[in-house]
Amino acid sequence: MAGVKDYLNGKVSANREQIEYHVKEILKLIGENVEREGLLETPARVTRMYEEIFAGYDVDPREVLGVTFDEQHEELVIVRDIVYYSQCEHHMAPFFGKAHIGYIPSGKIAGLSKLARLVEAVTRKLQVQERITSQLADIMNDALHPNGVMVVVEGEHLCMCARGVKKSGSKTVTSAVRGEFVTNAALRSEFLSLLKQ
Ligand SMILES: Nc1nc2c(ncn2[C@@H]2O[C@H](COP(=O)(O)OP(=O)(O)OP(=O)(O)O)[C@@H](O)[C@H]2O)c(=O)[nH]1
Ligand SMILES: [Zn+2]
Repeated sequence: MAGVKDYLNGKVSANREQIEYHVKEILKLIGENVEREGLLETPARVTRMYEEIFAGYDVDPREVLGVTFDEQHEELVIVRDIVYYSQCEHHMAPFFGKAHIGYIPSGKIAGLSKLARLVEAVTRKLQVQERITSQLADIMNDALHPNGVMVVVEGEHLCMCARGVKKSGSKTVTSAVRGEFVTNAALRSEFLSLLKQ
């Protein structure tokens, strides 16, 4: 998986000074003393954190699946339990969980790590869970032209636990299907049962 060095020179890095300045201003506005020792480095730390959690702005997720292999395997392939961390676009609060991607190739397969990289590319930005789910399905569909794609994403949203309705432990599950999965209920069930193993 990408290391922090991969995030340098991205959009956050290019705007580092400005971001640090505005983080400091927010600290002042919430009533903090920005001169106290514990906070001196905080604007710079927050900016470095943004380089990681917003690294997706610097990646074209479609390019992630640029390398594929010709292979006549036309059975279900699933990469499950791909852990992701994203930020909800309504509150800029983290949400996180696991993404599961399944597809039935039609002459082309993707490197397995590329599916995990694809999840990184679409989640490391401000998002909603539904859009993550449909983007994963659409990008897989466009890049591999498979017989079918199914994506399930599970997420726990801090904006629902730490604030607002305060329902910790609730999970949101979203799914998207393309191709054969749309019409074939048995295939959807096979995918879901393989997620439970
Ligand atoms: N559909 C969807 N909603 C999300 C996601 N992340 C956060 N939200 C919701 O975005 C909504 C924003 O609603 P608003 O009424 O504008 O904001 P709010 O007053 O802070 O809402 P509460 O969270 O209910 O206090 C909330 O219901 C959140 O739960 C997501 O990934 N998908
Ligand atoms: Zn939210």
